[in-house]
Amino acid sequence: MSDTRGLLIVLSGPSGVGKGTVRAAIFKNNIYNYVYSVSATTRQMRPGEVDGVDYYFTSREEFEELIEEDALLEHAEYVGNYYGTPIRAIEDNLSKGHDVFLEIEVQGAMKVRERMPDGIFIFLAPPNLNELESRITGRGTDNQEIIYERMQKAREEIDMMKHYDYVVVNDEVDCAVNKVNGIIQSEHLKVSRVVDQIKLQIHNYFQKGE
Ligand SMILES: Nc1ncnc2c1ncn2[C@@H]1O[C@H](COP(=O)(O)OP(=O)(O)OP(=O)(O)O)[C@@H](O)[C@H]1O
Ligand SMILES: Nc1nc2c(ncn2[C@@H]2O[C@H](COP(=O)(O)O)[C@@H](O)[C@H]2O)c(=O)[nH]1
Repeated sequence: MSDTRGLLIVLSGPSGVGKGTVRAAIFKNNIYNYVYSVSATTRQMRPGEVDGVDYYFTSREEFEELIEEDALLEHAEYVGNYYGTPIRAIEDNLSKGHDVFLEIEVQGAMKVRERMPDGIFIFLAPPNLNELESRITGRGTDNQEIIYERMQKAREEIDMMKHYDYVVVNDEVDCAVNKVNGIIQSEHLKVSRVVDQIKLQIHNYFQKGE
């Protein structure tokens, strides 16, 4: 077990805002060695996606077993499919001192906030709703009906922004990446976190001498 517990980072926001794009750019270099939390989902795999890397693709029955076994930190039903965050890898990595990065939708983020209030909750916002719609449409993964549902949902999700710690407007990917990294690194420097680490080190030092 490391002296310093890692930080739980939750990047969330409406569908199509660019969470996956920003997360991929952060993990391309991964200069801060974040660990990505791979979610489970019942949705169909998209071309180019890899099981166990992008998601753990499961059947509805398998997903319901995960819920029964309490294996998920949170789960949500989103546009007809289940999505959920496996808890075990999160606990293992945080206790080893790794920062764990979750990219999830808003309902799930609010459940994580209840269970792990020490997490850092970052809302990725679109520059405007027309741009959001053209990003969802331009991605070419959803039909008109799903795009409509995702836009309806976006309205409610943007209203939840007030429950987050930070908001980053994803106008330009590199700029959003720098802001997200800046938030996380600043969180590491918070006096409250440093004080806890120093107290723990002092405690460990004097325990060794006893
Ligand atoms: N800053 C940006 N400027 C222009 N286009 C962007 C930007 N960020 C992302 N995009 C584009 O917007 C589309 C949606 O991005 P992405 O799939 O990353 O969104 P998402 O929030 O992860 O969506 P979902 O929640 O549905 O998985 C993609 O085609 C992506 O290339
Ligand atoms: N509550 C959760 N939401 C999740 C999780 N993993 C991904 N997501 C979010 O679902 C939507 C749709 O994703 P897509 O891949 O079908 O476009 C998106 O907002 C993801 O961020 C999770 O474990 N829990």
